[in-house]
Amino acid sequence: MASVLKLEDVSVVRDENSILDSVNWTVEPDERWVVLGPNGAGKTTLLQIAAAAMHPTSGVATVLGEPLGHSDLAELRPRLGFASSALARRIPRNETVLDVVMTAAYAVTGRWNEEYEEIDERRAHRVLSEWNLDHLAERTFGNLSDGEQKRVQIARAVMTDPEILLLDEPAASLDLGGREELLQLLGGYASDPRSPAIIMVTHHVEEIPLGFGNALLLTDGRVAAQGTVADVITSERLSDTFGLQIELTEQDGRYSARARQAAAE
Ligand SMILES: Nc1ncnc2c1ncn2[C@@H]1O[C@H](COP(=O)(O)OP(=O)(O)OP(=O)(O)O)[C@@H](O)[C@H]1O
Repeated sequence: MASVLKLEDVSVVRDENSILDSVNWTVEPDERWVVLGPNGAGKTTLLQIAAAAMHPTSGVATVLGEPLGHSDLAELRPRLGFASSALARRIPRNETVLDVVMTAAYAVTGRWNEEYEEIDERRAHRVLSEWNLDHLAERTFGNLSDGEQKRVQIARAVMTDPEILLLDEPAASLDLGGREELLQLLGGYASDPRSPAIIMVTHHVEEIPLGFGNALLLTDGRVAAQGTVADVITSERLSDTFGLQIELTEQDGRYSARARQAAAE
C-alpha cells in the first residue's frame, strides 16, 4: 500500500524565519502518529502541509500520492479529515449537531440549500453514535460543552471516510472527564484496522491515546526524533526536546511527565 504522506526535505520559510527545516517523514495507511513539541516548534505548520492547506517553500510533500503544487487540491481535500479549533470557529453556533456533521459530505460549514441524501443522514447518525453524540443530534453546536464540541469536530472530520485523519490538539481545553472520554474514543478508533491513518498534534504525553504506535518530536522546525512511541517517548528525548529535565512514567500504555525535582542539598 502506498504511503499516505511523504515529506522529503520539506522546509517552510516565512518572513525569513525557518518554520520547518528539512523534514523527512513518511506515514503509512495503518499508522497512528502523535506529533509533540514545544510551543512554536512548527507542529501546526506540519499539519497544514499534511492537510494540503500549505505548500512547502522547498522540498517535496506528497499527500495521498499527489505531490503538492502539481495536484488539484479540490479533489484531494475530501480525502482528508481535519479537526482543529481554528476550523471549529467557522462552524455556525446555531447549527444542529447533525447538520455540522452532515455538511462535511459537501465540504461546507453552515447548511444552505444542499439536498442531502438519505445515505448521508444514515451515515451521519452512525458516525454520531460512534463518537457518543447520538443523543445530541438535534442540539445546537454552540450550546454543547467543550468536550462535546471536540467530539462533533472529529465526527465531522470522519464523516467523509477520509484516508488520513488530522487532529490539531483535540484534547486542549478539556476537563479531566472530557479528556478521558475523548482519549478512550480515540483509542478505540485508532485500534480499529478499518480506521484511516491518523496524525494527532498534542502538547502533552498524557494525551497520547492507546493505539497510537508512532511519535514524532519536533523542535525549532526540526525533527528531533521519530519512530515507535516506545523508542521516542522517553525521559531523555523529551528532556532534550523541551529543554528541561523531565521524568516520564508509563502505566498500561498511558504516559505522564513532570519536571524532575532537583536533589535535596
Ligand atoms: N504565516 C506565518 N508567518 C510568520 N511566522 C509564522 C507564520 N505561521 C507560523 N509562524 C511562526 O512559525 C512558528 C511555528 O508555528 P506553528 O503554529 O506551526 O507552531 P506550533 O508548534 O503549532 O506552536 P503551538 O504549540 O504554540 O501551537 C511560530 O514561531 C510562529 O510564530
